[in-house]
Amino acid sequence: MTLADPAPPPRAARAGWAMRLVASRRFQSLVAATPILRRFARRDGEALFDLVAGFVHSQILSAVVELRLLHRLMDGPADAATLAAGTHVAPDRMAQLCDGASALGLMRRDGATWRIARRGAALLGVPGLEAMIAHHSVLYRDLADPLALLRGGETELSRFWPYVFGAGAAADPATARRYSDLMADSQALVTEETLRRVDLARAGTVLDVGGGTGAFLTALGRAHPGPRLHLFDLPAVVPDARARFAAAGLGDRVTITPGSFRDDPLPGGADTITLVRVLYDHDDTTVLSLLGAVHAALPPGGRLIVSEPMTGGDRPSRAGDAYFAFYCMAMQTGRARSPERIKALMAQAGFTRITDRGTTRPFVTHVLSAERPDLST
Ligand SMILES: C[S@@+](CC[C@H](N)C(=O)[O-])C[C@H]1O[C@@H](n2cnc3c(N)ncnc32)[C@H](O)[C@@H]1O
Repeated sequence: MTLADPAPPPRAARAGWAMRLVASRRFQSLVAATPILRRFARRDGEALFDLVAGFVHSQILSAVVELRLLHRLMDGPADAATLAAGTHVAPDRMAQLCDGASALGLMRRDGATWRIARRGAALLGVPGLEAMIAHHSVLYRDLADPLALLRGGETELSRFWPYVFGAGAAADPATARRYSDLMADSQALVTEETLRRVDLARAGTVLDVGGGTGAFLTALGRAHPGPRLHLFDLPAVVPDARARFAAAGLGDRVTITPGSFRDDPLPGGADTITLVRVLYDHDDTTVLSLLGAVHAALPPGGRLIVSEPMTGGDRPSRAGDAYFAFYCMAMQTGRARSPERIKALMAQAGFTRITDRGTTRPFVTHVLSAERPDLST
């Protein structure tokens, strides 16, 4: 849509009377002039403006991260000239950037200087968040034409993560490493949330399929001394896992099997199999065949744990439906799914006792568990 091509009027006939009222300009003016209603109208107006301006907010965030301003403010307050030094940004523009970041709660203006704010400090404390924000430049370009994205045009993000097209495309170790590092950095919170929701302390052997360079198994091994650990991922990905396990002193508890779940059988011997941030990269056909392979690899009574960000299903959520779903759309190979949808796929693959373990941080992950039925009992 362009300015020369104005939007058609809202389809009032299809909306309920209350929505028709809210969409009316006269009603909005009336509300703005009425003392108590004015507060609600203002809150709605601000929320609407945040939607309108969201893309500017994320670019301010991107500039702040790229220039490492929050790190510099952790050393103490600084003025615009100090922050601008060496950045090729003029001090008055730096002041504007810092004011923008202050409005977003990342910094606080204090006269002619800026200091770190609680939200800015929290951002630095989230492992992998800065790397995630930096790589969003790719998704941002794909979203510049949202209709092209929705219509299925080629995306830059799908070329950024070529491994998802299949094991053959993941042969380049440099690409695999760039991707795996980003995943491993952001794994800490996912692991924390997952281990809070399922008790793996008494597992015999945990096989982590698509386990990347072993960040989840390393955290699991540190948290619980009992389980033996088994990693399965693509041949280009697993080499870095050995060093991670060795550094954590877990070398003698770990087995590593390189392979592709598209082409190779999953190794047997595990009583628990985890799929952490794996399903959303793949279409339903691949997911069903993977869940079938997991079912076949587990003994009767064996457990499947799925942990990944999910959509809200009938109640769409900001993290699931207005972020991860679009991220997956730009990846082009998979899709973010609701817990109900994943549970249905698990049931189709033969699992029972399918349980939603929930989440406290839906923007990090959501956990489900299921069992291969033990037909002898
Ligand atoms: C989104 S990453 C998640 C990595 C890790 N589980 C985590 O949460 O950090 C998906 C993982 O699945 C692996 N993967 C993708 N296709 C695969 C395949 N066909 N066989 C085995 N692993 C695969 C990728 O190499 C990658 O490590």
